[in-house]
Amino acid sequence: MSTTLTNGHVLHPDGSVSRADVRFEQSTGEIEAVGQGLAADRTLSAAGGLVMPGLVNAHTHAAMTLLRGYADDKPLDAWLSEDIWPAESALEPADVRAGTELALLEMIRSGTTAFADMYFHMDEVVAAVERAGLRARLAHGIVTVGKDEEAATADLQEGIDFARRADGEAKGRVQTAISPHSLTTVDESTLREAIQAARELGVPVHLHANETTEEVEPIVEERGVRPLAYGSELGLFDSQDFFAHGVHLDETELELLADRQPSVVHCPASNMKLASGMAPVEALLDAGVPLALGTDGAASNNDLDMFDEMRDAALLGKLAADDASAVPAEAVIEMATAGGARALGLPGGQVTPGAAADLIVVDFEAPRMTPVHDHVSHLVYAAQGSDVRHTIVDGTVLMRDRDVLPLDEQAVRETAQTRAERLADRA
Ligand SMILES: N[C@@H](CCSC[C@H]1O[C@@H](n2cnc3c(=O)[nH]cnc32)[C@H](O)[C@@H]1O)C(=O)O
Ligand SMILES: [Zn+2]
Repeated sequence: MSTTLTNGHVLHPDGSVSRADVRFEQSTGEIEAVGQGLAADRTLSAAGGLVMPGLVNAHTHAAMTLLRGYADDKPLDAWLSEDIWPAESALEPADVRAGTELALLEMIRSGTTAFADMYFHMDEVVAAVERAGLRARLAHGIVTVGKDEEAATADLQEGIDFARRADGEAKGRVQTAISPHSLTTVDESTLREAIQAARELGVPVHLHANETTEEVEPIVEERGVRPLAYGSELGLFDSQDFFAHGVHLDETELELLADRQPSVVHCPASNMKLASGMAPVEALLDAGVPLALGTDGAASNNDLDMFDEMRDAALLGKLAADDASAVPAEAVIEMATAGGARALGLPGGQVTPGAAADLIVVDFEAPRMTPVHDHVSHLVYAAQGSDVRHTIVDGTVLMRDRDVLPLDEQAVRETAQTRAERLADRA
């Protein structure tokens, strides 16, 4: 069945906006045509709105929605070791299912069509993605610090087994990655084995790197090299790999990234909330490093709204560069759409015939969005997730006129609330 999004404006791959219809086909999951007066089996109104690529949340821990507001106002190391890791050790598979469904509901509502997740009990995440209809690059997060050898080996093995068994699930909408948590929370030999497994399976490596100075300094002290040089020696940072943060980078690391071309996933809200620092986004753009955008988990953000994230990226980027012209709106939209699809190695990110029909329609009718001088400006500086009217993934409508079709919204919220309360009691 074909559907035409009618009477709206369209954001084109070159960043220009014009009035046009967009026709997509459910059976192929592709955009068929972009133009005037397109006929189709059915129509969906985009009047007063803008058709654009769905947003890509390139780094999150979806089920951490259950820990939203559980522990705030602490730096990364204390937040993880005193609050988050103890709570996570009490997580049950059904908690991950409930937290992930809540996350997917929030994503569909706020226009995110694809995401990368690193967490545990990942089969629950696959099941949630299958049901909700999004696209995802999923991995079991591997940690060895604080574990005996047997537990560390088991965690590595689960990372590898999951990457093998889940790749291609949900009619190909789920693909996998290998996720050593970071260069300091995973020991060297486990890192080597994880990277080798990723190469054998042909999946990317997704990790955290250079997030805080507390994480950079021990590597420099122990090994005499910067973290990214250490990772590179181990075989990391191929062009299909991606890592979150990249807050603390020196000149040699910028060069390494420009040369090797992995994607860096900027997470501005998490970096501000945990006071991790300001990523040199303008310098990364100037160096031609592929960039994407992520919310990180909901416990360090505290929402999964990629419109918020775009605004934060632009504003923090200007502050970091001490230059109001740095990190302009067009660059941020590119990071949140095509850049995210590139980072995750998933289809989508462009409104053009033959591309995946991963589309959203954003309303421009709110007082906050009036008048419209420039659609691109509003997307970054004025819009919110609640301005999204329709969400489409792989040619299937997941939200029509703000009605989320694959999930029972009230049931998802109630289950998440109950599960979160019980988790907090156990932790
Ligand atoms: N199998 C691992 C789980 C790793 S999942 C990924 C982890 O990243 C954690 N996390 C969330 N946000 C951040 C961040 O900003 N930096 C580093 N870790 C984070 C998250 O809480 C989760 O524990 C284990 O046994 O501990
Ligand atoms: Zn993270």
